[in-house]
Amino acid sequence: MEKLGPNSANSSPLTPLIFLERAATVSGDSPSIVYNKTVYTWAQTHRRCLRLASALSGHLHISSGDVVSVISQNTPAMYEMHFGVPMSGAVLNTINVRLDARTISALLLHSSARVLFADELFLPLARSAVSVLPNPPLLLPVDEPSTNSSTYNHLTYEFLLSLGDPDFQWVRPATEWAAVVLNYTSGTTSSPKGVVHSHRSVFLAAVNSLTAWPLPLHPVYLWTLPMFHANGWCYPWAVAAAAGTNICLRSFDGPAIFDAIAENRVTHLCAAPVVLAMLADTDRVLPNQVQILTAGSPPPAAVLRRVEALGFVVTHAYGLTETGSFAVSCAWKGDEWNGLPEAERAVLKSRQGVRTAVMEAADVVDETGESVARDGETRGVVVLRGGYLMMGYLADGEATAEAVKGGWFYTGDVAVVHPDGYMEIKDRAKDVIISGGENISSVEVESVIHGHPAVGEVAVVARPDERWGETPCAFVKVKAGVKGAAPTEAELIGWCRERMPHYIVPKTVVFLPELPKTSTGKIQKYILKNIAREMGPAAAGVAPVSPTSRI
Ligand SMILES: Nc1ncnc2c1ncn2[C@@H]1O[C@H](COP(=O)(O)OP(=O)(O)OP(=O)(O)O)[C@@H](O)[C@H]1O
Repeated sequence: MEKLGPNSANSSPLTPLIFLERAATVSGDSPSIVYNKTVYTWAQTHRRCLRLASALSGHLHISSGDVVSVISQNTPAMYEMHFGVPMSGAVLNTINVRLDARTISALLLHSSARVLFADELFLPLARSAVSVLPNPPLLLPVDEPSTNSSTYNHLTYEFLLSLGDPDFQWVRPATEWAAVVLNYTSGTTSSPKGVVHSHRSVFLAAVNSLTAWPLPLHPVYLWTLPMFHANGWCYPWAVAAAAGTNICLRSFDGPAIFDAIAENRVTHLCAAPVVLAMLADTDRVLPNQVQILTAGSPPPAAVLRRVEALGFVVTHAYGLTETGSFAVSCAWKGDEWNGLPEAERAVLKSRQGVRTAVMEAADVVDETGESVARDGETRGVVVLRGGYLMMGYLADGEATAEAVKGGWFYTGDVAVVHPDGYMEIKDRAKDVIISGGENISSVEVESVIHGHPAVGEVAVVARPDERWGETPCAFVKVKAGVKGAAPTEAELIGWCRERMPHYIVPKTVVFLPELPKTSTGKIQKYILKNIAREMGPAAAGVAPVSPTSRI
């Protein structure tokens, strides 16, 4: 048997691009994308992607390894680029539309992008970003399709497509380790890092996205998660593999999501917890059952409970830009857990869970690298190992070496493992509050405050403290439409004192009309930390009870 192994038939490079042609063959006449009044079929999407790949290589002379960037919301063109750009051999780099021109310039410079596609809404931003670059990428506006090709009087996305060959022989990767996407992290804790994934890792991540939150054949998938964020957790490719329908929206709020569900009979959607909070705040009736996958930040149990009460079925998962798809999920033990009271089910579901079937290993380790005790209390760092982890950070060997060591990828997230083997994230290492020498989990404090009926959003960060070094400071957005007087600082502190050890009770509560967020709805705690720091040290007079006298 030792003579057997890879051969010319069994070792073609893994790539997610092969899903498209199959969808066009199997479901050529079925809708691939619905966007306002525009509907494409899989046969049309296939041809448009081949045209894009052909025009990029034939007309713009893009070759393997070149970076092609795009700044756009969830439009058909954005979806097509997930296939068409790498089918030319290029590396797709999606850029967050909420970044400012200076940051976009820095990313374009860092990635050496050759082309920048900019949706017409973001053209002024893109122009200003490229204007300061010594070797700017070619800037191409992404316009809406037109039936009259004479309207294309300058090089635009649609004009470029009209030049391309729909029978183009797309550029297959020479190796599955060839780069396919470059994604910058959210910049929640520091400057964004350029994460590079290979065809192999995205193929595996897409298979993971298909199986760990099972997508049946022909799902109707609503895009609320931006594709520019970690390629929408690899769902552009996964939905093609399932020959589903992509419902594209540029922007939305709670009622708009309900409208889109009703109009299109949506079956699946991915959403950050902040979107769940939006849904929980509406008083609409769900017309049909919808599966939601939530990840990106810890979903408070109170929000999970409210959303499930509306009829949504929520799966909770955990991942990073570095994993493409999610790596860990709260695999639901139906028979065992379905009969539990609603509140208990929500608490179980707010745990991040166990590795998915495609991720090889996930653990929580202490500073010596040993697994922490499975006691639900001992904290350590989440580490991951598996085929869909990134290749590394672009041009940042130091950060890559810091993150990947000893056979593990170090996530920087702090967690415990419960006796049943399910992990629960307590914080990001950078967000842990150290008060009087004790570590306080900001996530734990947030989940209690979230239970208050008037609280819409909350984030807890460290505020310098004269006596304890740091104490928790809560930033709260009051829920829209709350009846009666808004809660006061004293009321929320009292709420916490009844429900948590006194030393972790926030000493300060600040009410804000909005909490600062990244484009994916993550609260930017570093901004709040700066505000808390500028507030100066909390006075020693009203010190919380010391950790040694917990209640
Ligand atoms: N289900 C979840 N529960 C708790 N935290 C989560 C969950 N899913 C993701 N996260 C958080 O999101 C992080 C990954 O986010 P992402 O890759 O978008 O970049 P970022 O870490 O927010 O940005 P940066 O690394 O630039 O600060 C994880 O490390 C974790 O802290």
